[in-house]
Amino acid sequence: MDYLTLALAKGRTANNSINLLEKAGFHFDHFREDSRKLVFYDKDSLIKLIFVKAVDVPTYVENGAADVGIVGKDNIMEEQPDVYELLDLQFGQCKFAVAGFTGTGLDTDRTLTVASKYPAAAKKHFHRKGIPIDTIKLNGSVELAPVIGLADVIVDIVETGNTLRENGLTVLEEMEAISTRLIVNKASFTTKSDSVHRFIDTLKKGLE
Ligand SMILES: Nc1ncnc2c1ncn2[C@@H]1O[C@H](COP(=O)(O)OP(=O)(O)OP(=O)(O)O)[C@@H](O)[C@H]1O
Ligand SMILES: O=P(O)(O)OC[C@H]1O[C@H](OP(=O)(O)OP(=O)(O)O)[C@H](O)[C@@H]1O
Repeated sequence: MDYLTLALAKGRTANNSINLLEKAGFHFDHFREDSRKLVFYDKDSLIKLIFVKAVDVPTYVENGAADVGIVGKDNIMEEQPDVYELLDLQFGQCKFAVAGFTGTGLDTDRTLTVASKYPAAAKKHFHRKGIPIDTIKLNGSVELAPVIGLADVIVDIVETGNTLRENGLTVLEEMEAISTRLIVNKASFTTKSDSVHRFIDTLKKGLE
């Protein structure tokens, strides 16, 4: 039988993902957290694990380079991949929010400038509200944008709120709840149906 390829987001949620996989009973040969290796195998369960940047997981899964993926809802909302989203893995919990200086009006006649790592999600949110915006794509330290005068507001992830507070900013509007999800390539869902379902059922045991 073929291996099922699992694309797993590197970074902040990687430890939780690995813990969940191990709790579910998967064991990857030679896996070490500090390793620079990017591919690991569970030869008993026939899972090939590839570590990729979080933002790239939807691309790997949509194109079938990976059959399944573990990634944050933030990246799914931004990339809008044509995949099935089948499980909420209950970690990496945070929120998408519009943030800025207290009192910044969102319902204004002028076009707001919104800085974000997630410009597509930001556009979609403001479009739904009928508010025109310009977006500026940043790749990190987004909270700097209003402070330095690059943007009126930001759309970003908020967990504890510490980053906002320490930069004198506040949540102006909460958006969606974010957590880590399991996504599945649409073709693999059919052509590798047995392996995909076995993987999902085993993963669910790790969630119990
Ligand atoms: N403060 C946070 N609290 C909880 N979950 C978070 C937080 N920040 C990010 N996440 C979740 O963890 C995922 C990975 O975050 P991480 O910061 O490692 O990735 P990244 O944005 O690709 O990082 P970088 O670009 O700095 O490498 C995010 O996609 C999101 O789902
Ligand atoms: O509400 P908090 O608990 O402070 O968490 C929110 C922060 O976490 C993320 O940043 P990250 O640590 O990924 O750094 P980044 O600036 O490189 O995106 C996010 O972009 C916020 O800046």
